This record gives sequence, structure tokens and C-alpha cells, in this order.
Amino acid sequence: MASRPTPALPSDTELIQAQAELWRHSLLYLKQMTFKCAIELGIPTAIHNLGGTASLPELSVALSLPPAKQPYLTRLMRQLASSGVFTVVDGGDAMSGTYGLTPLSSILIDGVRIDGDAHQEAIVLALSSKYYVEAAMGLTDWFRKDHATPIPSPFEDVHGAVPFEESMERLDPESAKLFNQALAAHDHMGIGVLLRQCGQVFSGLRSLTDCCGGDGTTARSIAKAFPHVKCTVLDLPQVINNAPPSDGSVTYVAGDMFHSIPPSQAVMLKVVLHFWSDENCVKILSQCKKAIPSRADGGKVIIIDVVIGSSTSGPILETQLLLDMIMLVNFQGRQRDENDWSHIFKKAGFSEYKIVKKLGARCVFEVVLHFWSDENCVKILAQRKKAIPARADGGKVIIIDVVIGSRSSTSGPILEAQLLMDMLMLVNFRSRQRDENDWSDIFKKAGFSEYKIVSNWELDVSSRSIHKVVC
Ligand SMILES: C[S@@+](CC[C@H](N)C(=O)[O-])C[C@H]1O[C@@H](n2cnc3c(N)ncnc32)[C@H](O)[C@@H]1O
Repeated sequence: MASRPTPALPSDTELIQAQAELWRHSLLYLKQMTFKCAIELGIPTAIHNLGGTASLPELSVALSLPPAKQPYLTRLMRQLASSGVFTVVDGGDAMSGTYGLTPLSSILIDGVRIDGDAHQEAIVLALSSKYYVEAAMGLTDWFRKDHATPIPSPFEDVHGAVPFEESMERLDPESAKLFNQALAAHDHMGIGVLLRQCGQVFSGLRSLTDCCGGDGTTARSIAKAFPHVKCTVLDLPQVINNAPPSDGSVTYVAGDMFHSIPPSQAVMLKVVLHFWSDENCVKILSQCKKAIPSRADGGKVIIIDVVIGSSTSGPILETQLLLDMIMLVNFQGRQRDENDWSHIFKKAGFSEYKIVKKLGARCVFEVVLHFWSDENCVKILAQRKKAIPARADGGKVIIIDVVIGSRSSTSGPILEAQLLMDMLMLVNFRSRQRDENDWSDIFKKAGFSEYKIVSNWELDVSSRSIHKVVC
């Protein structure tokens, strides 16, 4: 038997680094627990109430801690400042200085809602609760078990319950309530930023369905910022029945997205798809497809979700990968990279997507259907006509598309391919392939009076200007 190669031994410098990394990796739970402790003690709120900065003695008094604990508080604050939760102000040192808030701690102040966001501390308390921590501690056992399908999550395996389901209510109603608050806080986080940074996604819309829109918080914010957008919220009956009374700005629909989605110019899936398997995502997107008009009529699906690798910065990429671990340990969903997303869009019959904006760990996608009815072809060509000069000035529209039975394609295999492509359109899209008569009809309807096939591969359309159509 061939002997295994001896691994190259690390250098002393690498060994020293590896030892430090080993300690760091093994101790990272203390980062989470000191963060949790800061929230439970109310340190961000205390610093805020003291005017935004606090010395250690001031903080100790404000938190009503026994005087003997101040030296320990000093060490806790040094650790929290080092991890970016607080900052040391006035050039002081971490053991004796004055502490201030950072953007992170400023979204954790009790009673202060930035952009009206729900209370964010529930996220910290839920994710550091014994249920989530114990589920993660069960990961090794879970990997070793030969589960029958459907494979339960490690959370379900350890606790016999599923977060956000009745089983969790039965297991521990208080924790179930905290998890729901955390979910609401997570879902609502950053609506203000979204509307400021991605206004163009919503501003041109006539109507929008917020699919899985919960209690309507997001839809109401969109309706307030863009009053001309008719907003509909779809969610399960038990959620819609408990939504706040309608102020008239949005319409609530109780239903199941796997059965149907209320039609709108756009359907939004905001932090929805990462909870679902690829197979279910395709089913959801297929329902979205039925709910929107063609791309020519502005139809689109707006997806706001994590895209692993959308940022190469260490902390954001690390957050995205940890959010994927949260899915693995506790739910049936997953976070996806751009390839995964593109695969799902394609499977659901969407042919084009673009990432409109990267917002930290999340991205905003617009996904569109590439299908054109005759009516939409006429609309598109009529638009193009406005954009080109007269024929005398060389204006033309160049179209590259299939022409069934075109001169170059009377041979069996090519004609067969054209007819099969038409079947593809029929089965999957609301579109079709066209023969020369069909094209001529469309050109005429759009106000073009002439066309010509430029060569075996080309067709040229003209009216008052020259319009070239290549097939
Ligand atoms: C992850 S949240 C969605 C967050 C929401 N879009 C937001 O940004 O606040 C999950 C929501 O999906 C809803 N939901 C789950 N299954 C559903 C279904 N089959 N049809 C409609 N809504 C569903 C849940 O009731 C819950 O309100």
C-alpha cells in the first residue's frame, strides 16, 4: 500500500497564528453571550439615556449594579468595544475611558425605533436562547443519524418541535412568542433603507402584491412612500386575521401562495424564499408568474433575500454563511449564491434577472418573464418607432428571432427545431414563435409598412423609416 504523504509542517509563525485562531474559534460563543448580556443588562439604553456617552462609574450606577461588580463591567465593556458593539470615546483607553454607541448598539436602544423598525433586541435574545444553542450543539449527532426523509432539522431532532409552528407553542409558549418577535424584527429590519436606496424598484409600479407580507408593515410603508402603488398583502388566514385594522392604504388577502397569488404588476417576495427548499421556491415562483403581466407591461417579481458572496467583505460574507447555518440547524430552507438563484429562476420559467441593489447581507432582485404576446410585440415595436429617426436618415429596427419556415430553414431538422421552440413557448410561457405572415401582421399593426429578410438569416421591416428585422 502506498504510504500517505507527510503533511508539510507549519512554520513557527503559522503555528503561533494557528494557536491563536484555535482559541478564538473555541471561544467565539463568548462573543454571542457577552452581546446577549449587554442587551439584557440594558447597556445601549443606559448609554443613550446618559446622553450618548458614559463613563464606567456612571454606567455602573445607571445599570444599578453592585459597586463590587464595576471591575468586571470594565472587562465586559472592553470586550464589547473590541467587537464593535460600543466605542471608546475621547481617545480614552478601554479600561478607564468613556463609552459611546456604535451604529450596532444604536439599533438596540429600548423605545427608539429607527425608521419605525420593530424592536431588534428580540433577534439577539432568540438566537442566543437555549433552544437555538442546544439545536446547534446537536449538529454532530444529527449528521451521524441516518434519518428517514423528510430529514428533520437538528432543531426538530433535539427539541421535537419546529420554530414558528404549533409544536413550538406547545413546548414553550414564552419562547415561541420571543421567536415570533424576533422573526418580525428580522423581517422588518431595514424597510426605510430599502425604500430610500431602491425607490426606483417601486416608483414606476401601478400595483404590487407583497407575498407573505405578514401583518402588512412593509406594504404600508411602500404605500406611504409611493401612494400611487396599489398594494395588496397576501398571507395565511391566521396572520391576516390578526393584522392591524386596515387604514385603507393596503388590501389584505388571506390565502396560500402555493395555490394562488393575487394578480399585480409586481409580486414581492421579501425574505421569503430562503425559508423554502429549491423545489418549493420553484412552485412559489411559478405562482408569481401567473400573477404578473408580461415584461412589456412592466411585470416583474421583486425578491429581497441573501445572496451568498454578493459581498466579498469579511464580516458580510461571514454573516451570510452564518445565516445559512441558521437555516441548516433550525429550518428546512437555505441561503443561496447567485448560481443557485439563477437555477431556480430558470426552473420556474423566468429567463432574466438582475441584482438591482446590494444591501449589506441581502440583495434586491428583479426577475422578469421573457415572453411576448402579439399584442406586446406591437407595443414594443410602437415604442421603438418613437426612438428611431426616419428611414431617410437610416432609422431601422433590427430584430433577431425565429421565423417558422423561413427560407433558410425549410430543411427538416431546422423546421422541427422551430416548431419545438414554439411548443416550448406554449407549454412554459405565454408566447409563441411566428411565421413570416405573423411577423408581417405585427409590423403592420405597430405602424411599420415595410420589412425585408436581409439574407438567409435576416428579415428587414420598413415603414416611413427603414426597419430591419433579422431572423
Ligand atoms: C419569513 S416571513 C415573510 C416576511 C415578510 N415578507 C416580511 O418582509 O415581513 C414568513 C411569512 O410567510 C407566511 N407564509 C408562510 N406560508 C405561507 C403560504 N403558504 N402562503 C402565504 N403566506 C405564507 C407566514 O405566515 C409569515 O407571515
